[in-house]
Amino acid sequence: MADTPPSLKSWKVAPCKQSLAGALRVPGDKSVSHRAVMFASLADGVSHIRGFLEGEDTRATARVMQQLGVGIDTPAYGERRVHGVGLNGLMAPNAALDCGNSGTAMRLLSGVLAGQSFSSVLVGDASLSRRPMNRIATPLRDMGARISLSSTDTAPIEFSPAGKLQGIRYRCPVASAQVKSAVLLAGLFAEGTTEIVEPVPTRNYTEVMLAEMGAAIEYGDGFARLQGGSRLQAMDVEVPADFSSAAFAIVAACLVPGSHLRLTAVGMNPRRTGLLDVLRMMGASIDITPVQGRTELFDIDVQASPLSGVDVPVETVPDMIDEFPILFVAAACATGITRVRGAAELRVKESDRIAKMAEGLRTLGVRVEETADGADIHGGAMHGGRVDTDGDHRIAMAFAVAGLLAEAPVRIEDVGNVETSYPGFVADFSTIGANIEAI
Ligand SMILES: O=C(O)C1=C[C@@H](OP(=O)(O)O)[C@@H](O)[C@H](O)C1
Ligand SMILES: C=C(OP(=O)(O)O)C(=O)O
Repeated sequence: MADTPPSLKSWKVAPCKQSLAGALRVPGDKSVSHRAVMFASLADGVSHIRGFLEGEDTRATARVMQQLGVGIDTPAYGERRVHGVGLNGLMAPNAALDCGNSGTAMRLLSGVLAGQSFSSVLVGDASLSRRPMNRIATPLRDMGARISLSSTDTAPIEFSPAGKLQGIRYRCPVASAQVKSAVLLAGLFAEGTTEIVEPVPTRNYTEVMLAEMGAAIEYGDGFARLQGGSRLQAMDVEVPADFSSAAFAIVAACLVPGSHLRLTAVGMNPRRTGLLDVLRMMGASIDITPVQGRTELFDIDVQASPLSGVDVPVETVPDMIDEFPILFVAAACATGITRVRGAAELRVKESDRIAKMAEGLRTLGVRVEETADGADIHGGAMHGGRVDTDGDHRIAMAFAVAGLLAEAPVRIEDVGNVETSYPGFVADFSTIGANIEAI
């Protein structure tokens, strides 16, 4: 029998009758996995990646690099050996390049393809084909790239050969690590210096990894400057566990009475961990311990405790941009009102995350008032019900946690895309004591 199409997969989540307990190592960091396989492809020499996220998003990036002529082996699950072709070694693809559901893949690859002497086309699924791409096309065109988008400024993105790109100084209007990374990657293929200034600092994996691979790059909070033509050296990468995946179990352990959970070997880039600050403001009990001998990895211990609503500081929003669906669930289970503002970017993710969370929580009996750039979430009891995810992985996982706290079972529709970022989510949750049934 054929597999159930992802759009038809659903979960039934039973209210949690016992506390959650144990230790979890969640899968590899998605942001790091995308970049590791992409940058290693452009490097001189062979790079070995361990802890690679075996998710649909990061596999799409690896597949695209293979279509561009890069040899990538899979010695074991979660490992890749990448035979870098050097800065000027990519080859013209003979078909469209499919980024699936991944905004990171599409926007970062755009930076690479803008600087090539061959034509190419990036395509994506229905969700990705609705997301704004003018945010990368504008600066890349300013550098001299020839790019055409659909009439709604969305994918497919077509790249035509242009002359040599020119470095620019770009003041980015949105706080987006994807836009910053696209411009920097194009800068590798440009003449002169490419400089980017951000409205608010965002995750800096691109800067850190390019520097580690030998690129001539300077960076600090909210700015980066790269010398065109910088060659990259192959590098071995150990991908940490993904904080954004860990976030679901962290919030579940805060909320299910009596729980104590440890999330191990998690990457803690300070531009990713805003959720911890907000949960602590709400009264969460969370301890962080460095992993011995691995300064960049941390174990996170969470103990259940009552939470109170807060005003999420606007300056924290970019540091927790992917964690709002699960924060909305924490807010629904807290006493009082949690206010989110300055988060309009949530409306252009895999789904309109403000609208989908508000809709689903209301279905479960929670009072939510939407604003253009956020919401007021009123804590209170949740009853059971049936919620839709619009195919958004983080909405699906957030409502799985809500289901543990609801008074009756919660059915979650269209959960197949959880495979994009967190393969093994259901199995991980069952090892800590949750009951999520795939139906
Ligand atoms: O650079 C990255 O790896 C990412 C950046 C963020 O997107 P934006 O740059 O659109 O904020 C984030 O939402 C996404 O999950 C991953
Ligand atoms: C927004 C996300 O990813 P992307 O932009 O890569 O699709 C996410 O994983 O929540």
